[in-house]
Amino acid sequence: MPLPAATTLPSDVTQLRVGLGDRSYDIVIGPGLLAQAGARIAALRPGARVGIVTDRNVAERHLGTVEESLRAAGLVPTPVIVEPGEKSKSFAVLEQVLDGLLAARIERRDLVLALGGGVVGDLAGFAAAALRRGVDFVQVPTSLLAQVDSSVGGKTGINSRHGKNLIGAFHQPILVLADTGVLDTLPLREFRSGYAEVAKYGLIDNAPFFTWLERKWQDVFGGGPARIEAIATSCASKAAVVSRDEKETGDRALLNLGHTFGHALEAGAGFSQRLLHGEAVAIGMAQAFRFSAAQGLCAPADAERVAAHLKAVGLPTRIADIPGELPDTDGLMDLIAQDKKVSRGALTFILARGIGQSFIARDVDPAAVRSFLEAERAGGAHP
Ligand SMILES: NC(=O)c1ccc[n+]([C@@H]2O[C@H](COP(=O)([O-])OP(=O)(O)OC[C@H]3O[C@@H](n4cnc5c(N)ncnc54)[C@H](O)[C@@H]3O)[C@@H](O)[C@H]2O)c1
Ligand SMILES: O=C(O)C(=O)C[C@@H](O)[C@H](O)[C@H](O)COP(=O)(O)O
Ligand SMILES: [Zn+2]
Repeated sequence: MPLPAATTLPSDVTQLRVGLGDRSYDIVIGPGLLAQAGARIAALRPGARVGIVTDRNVAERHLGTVEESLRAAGLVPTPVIVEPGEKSKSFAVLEQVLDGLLAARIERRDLVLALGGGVVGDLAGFAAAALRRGVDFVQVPTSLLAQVDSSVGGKTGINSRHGKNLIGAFHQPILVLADTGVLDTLPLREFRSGYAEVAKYGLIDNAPFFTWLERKWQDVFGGGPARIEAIATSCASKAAVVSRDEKETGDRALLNLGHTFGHALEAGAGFSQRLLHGEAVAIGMAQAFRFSAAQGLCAPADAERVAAHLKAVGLPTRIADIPGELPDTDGLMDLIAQDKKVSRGALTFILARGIGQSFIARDVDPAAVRSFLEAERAGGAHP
């Protein structure tokens, strides 16, 4: 896919643009950006009040720098702090966030700033979409996952007892500031989880990037230029797809590789610390490749190569890697039936003809999915 040209500015900062007409916005990537947040945001909304939605872990480490930077630029910050973790993508916490933003008198010309991982980004973005029928928001992603995926593209929302991300809105940010320095405080398990979404871009349509990751993943984990390159390549891929297909009427669905199985497993594990989103996506991608191989669509060797790389970085690749109980196969099929790609009851999966050759498969036979899941649960007769 053609990628937007990345501009590398003198100070190690890479800038990309998500082209969406008068709702276009910049993604700025590099170290030290938290301290520049005030100046960069004030250039867009001088004097604004800024409701900073963040979680307790991120607040302890990084909120002070952001507040100081906003105040120095003449902005007026008010923090709204939620508990860390997927369970915060709920009606109860959404209500708490909206109350906090209203109490801070965030008005239509003001801003919501999401400071945190994908949970905070999805929650704060949805709150911004609903508050006073829509206020602007800025994404300041602090996890690898949020920097490479969730902060870009405007999907916002919360979970339901019926499944993952089932309530939400498309609401694009006006700016994304990805400070790569803050990843130094991210726990390793969370970094790995985000890495699954990085590998996803290679598996979708960029085989050379996947090969590069196979060689360079240790450098990406270690920090430095390889990490920034991986983040910028991921954002460029996502920006290109979102610019073409903002509301997922076509090929944006490719970004859902691994998510049909993955979301069902996440919901099945109760949106808990037993299974992080990126871990679920890693299992889901390995399954999408194994299912493709079982259907004769892709070479079993490609499915093995995908699983081998994910395992090498320490990610799970099988249902058996998830600790604790899960719903039975019928239960998982019920969760899959709530996937947002389902149309008039027909299942859609992202399958693959090989690494970097993913495609949208509509009307996938539920009986084939069911027997595949049975085999997977029994230990897997597949590669
Ligand atoms: N909207 C989208 O397009 C999109 C894309 C991918 C994923 N998502 C969503 O993103 C969520 C997962 O995001 P996530 O993996 O960032 O999880 P998360 O938001 O729960 O963050 C991971 C953990 O790391 C902590 N943390 C974050 N940044 C930190 C830092 N710099 N230092 C120390 N701790 C830090 C958080 O407090 C949390 O405990 C899921 O809900 C998923 O559905 C959305
Ligand atoms: O941005 C997208 O489009 C994606 O599918 C990115 C996914 O990584 C992300 O997890 C997204 O939230 C899933 O979307 P959903 O529509 O399946 O809930
Ligand atoms: Zn995802």
